[in-house]
Amino acid sequence: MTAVSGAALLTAGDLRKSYGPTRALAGADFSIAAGEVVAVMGPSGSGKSTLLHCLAGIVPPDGGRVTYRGRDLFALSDAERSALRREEFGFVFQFGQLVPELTCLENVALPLRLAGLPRRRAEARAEELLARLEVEDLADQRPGQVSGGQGQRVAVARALVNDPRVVFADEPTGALDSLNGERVMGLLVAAARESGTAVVLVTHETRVAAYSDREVVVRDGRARDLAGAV
Ligand SMILES: Nc1ncnc2c1ncn2[C@@H]1O[C@H](COP(=O)(O)OP(=O)(O)OP(=O)(O)O)[C@@H](O)[C@H]1O
Repeated sequence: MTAVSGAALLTAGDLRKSYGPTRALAGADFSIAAGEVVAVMGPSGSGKSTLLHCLAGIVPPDGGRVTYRGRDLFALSDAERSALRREEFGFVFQFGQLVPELTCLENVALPLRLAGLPRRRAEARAEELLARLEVEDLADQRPGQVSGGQGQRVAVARALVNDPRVVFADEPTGALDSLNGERVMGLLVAAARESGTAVVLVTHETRVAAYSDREVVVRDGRARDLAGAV
């Protein structure tokens, strides 16, 4: 149903995925353009996270195709797909998943260190991102010493540090109160817009979805564009 527009950065067509007898995706289509923020909504168990994991190249679908910048994501080798995820995608999950032994600065610098950047350059860039997310004074703290909202802002900084083309956020504010949730969303969307990053945002909260350009509703493993393409 979803036509693949020429401007699309990432598209999925007729995605199918089952876990044993459970059908998580039953022919889902999806498309996102560069710089676009799309909220993926829908009831619990409808297939939102599975869709996000397929789009991000983490979970292979049983059928259908994910195309990223003209390339079939699952036709790449595992090594190529991992490299692409590391270099071009960023991830934020419900519970920041920061490394507890590292400081906030080291956590944000980690993707750059893994990509081979020298420590000084990686940490200088990480400092910029911490400042953009308004948590620069937490640089030397460890994740266990900061609040949930602060930790999520550090996680957003880490997701953006490698200047990804797409950020995948799965319920990034799900563990926060609404004030902190809005703060994190506002900062995530502002930072993404500034750098032209596309954001795939899974959420069940309409207040969070209000930050998006477009909403897609997943129901029974199928995705439907709420308002048509922008
Ligand atoms: N690894 C897995 N093993 C078995 N079943 C799974 C697995 N992952 C998802 N499922 C099932 O697939 C269906 C879709 O799950 P998914 O997590 O994609 O939904 P969701 O819309 O993100 O749900 P929620 O909003 O509750 O997080 C559900 O019935 C779920 O139980």
